[in-house]
Amino acid sequence: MTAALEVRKLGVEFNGHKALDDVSVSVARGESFGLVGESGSGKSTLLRAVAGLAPVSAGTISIDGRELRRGKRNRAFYREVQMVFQDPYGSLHPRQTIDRALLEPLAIHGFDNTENRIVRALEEVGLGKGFRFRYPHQLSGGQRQRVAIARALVVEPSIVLLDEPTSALDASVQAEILNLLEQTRKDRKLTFVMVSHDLAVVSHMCERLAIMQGGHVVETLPASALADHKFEAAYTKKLFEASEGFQRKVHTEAPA
Ligand SMILES: Nc1ncnc2c1ncn2[C@@H]1O[C@H](COP(=O)(O)OP(=O)(O)OP(=O)(O)O)[C@@H](O)[C@H]1O
Repeated sequence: MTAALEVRKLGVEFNGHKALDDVSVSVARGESFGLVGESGSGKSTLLRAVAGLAPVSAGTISIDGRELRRGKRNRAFYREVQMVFQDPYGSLHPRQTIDRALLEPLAIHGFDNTENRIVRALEEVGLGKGFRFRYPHQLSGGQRQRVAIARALVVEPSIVLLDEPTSALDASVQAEILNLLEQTRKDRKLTFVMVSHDLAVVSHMCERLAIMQGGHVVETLPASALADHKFEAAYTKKLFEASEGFQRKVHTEAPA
């Protein structure tokens, strides 16, 4: 079957520094795929390269079997592929109401019936009509991230690229947003590619993951393999043990 996203032998260079080198990943339609690895390993760069926001120096990227040309993406691409970033405040214009923020992508892509679509989009992410004419600064971090998700989903994409979508939120809100994402993925049969430095989040949300280090994919494995300790790369073992150790520490040190 044709992959929803196929990255082959991808290279990205910033002033001679190889941020990605010979990276290949294949994500099936409807799959939830995670990218994990230490800071600077190239996770965000890979997502940004797919979105046309990083300088690709080698390799190819295909969506549904269609190879993308290097450089800026066209409108049709953004109809199909949307992105949700870590900082929802940064991705929402401070002087635009939520209504405007949702109307803009609908207008760009020529959708009709915008009024209904905006109300439905807000409902889908658990925000009522009352939020429609508020400004971003009148929302909490979690509510802003709900708007960012609504903004991505309102144009009915089939692939959503998520760059640390919950790492700016506190733990309880983080869980709510992850549940919302999981629900929308199921309801809309979306394909997710999610970056996180948090192995627990990725193995909970994703069916398969790629472990990245120093601009390379060191291993691709099903999330279940992590729970069963079935990894091959020494680096994956190290990452897993560090994450387990961290969780144990948090558990034992947390106040009763
Ligand atoms: N715009 C840029 N200009 C120059 N170098 C960059 C740029 N973006 C990323 N890099 C470099 O590319 C490498 C990979 O960065 P990237 O942000 O993809 O890592 P990451 O795995 O997402 O890290 P983190 O978890 O800290 O976000 C790093 O060495 C980084 O310094």
